[in-house]
Amino acid sequence: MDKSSHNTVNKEGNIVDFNNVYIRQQEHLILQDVNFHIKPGEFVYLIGKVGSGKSSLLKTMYNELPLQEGYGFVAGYPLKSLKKSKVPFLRRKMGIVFQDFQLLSDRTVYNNLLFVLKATGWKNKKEIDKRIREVLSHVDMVHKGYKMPHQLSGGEQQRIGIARALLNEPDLILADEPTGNLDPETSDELMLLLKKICEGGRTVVMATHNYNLLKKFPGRTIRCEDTRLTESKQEEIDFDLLD
Ligand SMILES: Nc1ncnc2c1ncn2[C@@H]1O[C@H](COP(=O)(O)OP(=O)(O)OP(=O)(O)O)[C@@H](O)[C@H]1O
Repeated sequence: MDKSSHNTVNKEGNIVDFNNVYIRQQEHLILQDVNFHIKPGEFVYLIGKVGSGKSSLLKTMYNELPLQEGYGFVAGYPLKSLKKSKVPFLRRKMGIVFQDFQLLSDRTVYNNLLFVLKATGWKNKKEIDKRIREVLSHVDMVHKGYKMPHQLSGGEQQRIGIARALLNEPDLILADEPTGNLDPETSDELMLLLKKICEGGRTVVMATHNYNLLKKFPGRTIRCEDTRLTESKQEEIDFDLLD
């Protein structure tokens, strides 16, 4: 298990723990009475129709959407009344992967990664260089550091997105539709990479619409529907009715 997991779980042993949480966007209730618990090392899918609240739930987990009601705990931090000054520490415990990659288009892959390390307090040039090489190697992109993002395919850009998420050795990876812009074959490769990262001891929570992936790579599945979360057993999911 990850070396720092002892202080990223709560006393129930959960790395993510939500009890009786209510999530709103503006005045609109998006999810109510949210209860779920994730242990370190789990791979969890978050599914549900467009607008059902998957992104809102992930945003609550990384405190983009501040928790207003209920108990929320993520990677060592209780979310309720989390001070602004503590948010960067919460974010360092997690890596976030986006559907649209969100790489900085005006600099190379290497400099994209350098930017994040510098912003999170890394100073030693040798250590920075070593870490960048390590994460690039982890996603099989070690020779692509000099490329500009637009010179890479979508799948390659998402690999860099994952490398960036891994920079600070997070305990938790949150991925919001990470395969949303990728073709099926590239999506499968990305899934294998995320599974490998999970097998290495990290926890992965992934929102997806891609039910083919779920069939191919079964896993624990939590569904957002009609403002509520339900845990779905793989064999109980009616894939035809989902979208
Ligand atoms: N910034 C915002 N302000 C107001 N309403 C919002 C905001 N962001 C999302 N919503 C609304 O909240 C609801 C849930 O959106 P959310 O993005 O969480 O759903 P989702 O399940 O992730 O959908 P998708 O699959 O399209 O990403 C939607 O009705 C959406 O219109």
